[in-house]
Amino acid sequence: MQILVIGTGYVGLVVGACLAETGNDVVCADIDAQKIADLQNNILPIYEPGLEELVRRNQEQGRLRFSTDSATAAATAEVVFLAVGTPPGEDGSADLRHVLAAAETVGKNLRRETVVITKSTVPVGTAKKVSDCLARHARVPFHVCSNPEFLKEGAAVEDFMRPDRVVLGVETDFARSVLAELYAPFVRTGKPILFMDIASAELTKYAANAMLATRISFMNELALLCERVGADVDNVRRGVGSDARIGSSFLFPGPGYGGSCFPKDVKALLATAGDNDVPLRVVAAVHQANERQKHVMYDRLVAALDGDVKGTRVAVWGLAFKPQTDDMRESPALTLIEALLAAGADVVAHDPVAMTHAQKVLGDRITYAATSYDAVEGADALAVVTDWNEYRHPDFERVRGALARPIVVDGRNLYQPRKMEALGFEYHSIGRPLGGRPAAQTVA
Ligand SMILES: NC(=O)c1ccc[n+]([C@@H]2O[C@H](COP(=O)([O-])OP(=O)(O)OC[C@H]3O[C@@H](n4cnc5c(N)ncnc54)[C@H](O)[C@@H]3O)[C@@H](O)[C@H]2O)c1
Ligand SMILES: O=c1ccn([C@@H]2O[C@H](COP(=O)(O)OP(=O)(O)O[C@H]3O[C@H](CO)[C@@H](O)[C@H](O)[C@H]3O)[C@@H](O)[C@H]2O)c(=O)[nH]1
Repeated sequence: MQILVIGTGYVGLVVGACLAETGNDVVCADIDAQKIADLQNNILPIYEPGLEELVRRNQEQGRLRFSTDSATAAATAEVVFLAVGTPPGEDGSADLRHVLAAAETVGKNLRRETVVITKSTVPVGTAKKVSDCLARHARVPFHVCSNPEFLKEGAAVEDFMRPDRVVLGVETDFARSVLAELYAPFVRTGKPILFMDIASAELTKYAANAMLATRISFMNELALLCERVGADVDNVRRGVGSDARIGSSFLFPGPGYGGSCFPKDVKALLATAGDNDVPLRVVAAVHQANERQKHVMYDRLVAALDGDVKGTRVAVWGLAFKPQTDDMRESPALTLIEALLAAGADVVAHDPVAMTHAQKVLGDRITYAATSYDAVEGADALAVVTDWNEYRHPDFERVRGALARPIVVDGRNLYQPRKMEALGFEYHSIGRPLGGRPAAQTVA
């Protein structure tokens, strides 16, 4: 099939590359000329495992092209994906400016019957707005559909190639048969394609993210309670997660959820709820709990450093919002680092892949260490923010020897409290009191 993907970011690039991999003829378009020029030379704007090989192979074999000219590609496309950003507006609602700008370009240039898909995460009612926009300009039939994307960064290619399900909001048989054919290679193991009405498809995306964020906020709050009552959140997590009705994923407490999706989508869902006078009290609490959780590591560091971090040097392991990505959007590391800098601490950070992106946000206000061991040299405390594999089994003797004070605040519960204590560390984690002592933290 002839496919146009508009917006070549995390989602658009993965969608385009994976659809080319299954034999389609794909154009990935973007308004960012530098990004397109780089991609034409197989230079990727993001780190995503497996994506570079996919882009290179499909580009070399002529199935994948990159262009700034979505207008020309729209004229020949049978399927158009709108995969541009939907950042939060001032009130938290999704800003549809980019989606509607892309829709206008498509509408003005369609020359054949085309299926136009909102791939971006968009509030209920957006397909109607896209349809109205197309109708104002198009002179050929078109079919607007909603096809929310559920990939996770760091596992994006794998998630797109082997989805748990494909959600398709369609209203015409034409669109249904085109999309069933397009997605058939990705559901060969029997995973479902869920056809539904468009409003339900649009809402499903927000419901899924809000549900996952709820699990995380629930466990983060429970972790604080564990500390007060002398329970271990790891045991509680395993205990509840092994109930098949609950399941074990997305129950890991941490420094608060981040990334470009959960924080934004929870707020956008609340905005939709507000617009429709349906209070989503649970979802509102999920957001509030997360805002608070993002300060837990800072509070813990302050307490461990005798109540004041001014003049101290803090090593931070992990800058990206999760492992296997260089995405810094809404990373809990940023909240921690900003708080430390505001309180007069020096920060020396390490991340296996995100330091270039981090530098664009934090500039030279912090020091970037070439290795994780360089970061801890002479530091008064180590804060572990991202659960990269390489931080899971460090040479603890070397870390302790390098630190000026052997304080470790572990926001991801990577290490065993008793082992850390035996190694001579003052160790704080999330929801796991040490030897019966309450963790050094304050609960607001
Ligand atoms: N990042 C994820 O993991 C993820 C997963 C599922 C869904 N989503 C959703 O997908 C959408 C895209 O997210 P992303 O992370 O890929 O964003 P992104 O910011 O990485 O990429 C968006 C791209 O769209 C381009 N763009 C903006 N306006 C354009 C226009 N008129 N024409 C052509 N290109 C244009 C931008 O230059 C940018 O390169 C969002 O709605 C997001 O919520 C993201
Ligand atoms: O048990 C857990 C699981 C995750 N997280 C945090 O939650 C955030 C989001 O993680 P994850 O969901 O793995 O990454 P994303 O790439 O943001 O993916 C989410 O957001 C995407 C964009 O909408 C969706 O497509 C995905 O299905 C959804 O998982 C990160 O800060 C994680 O550290 C936890 O704190 N505990």
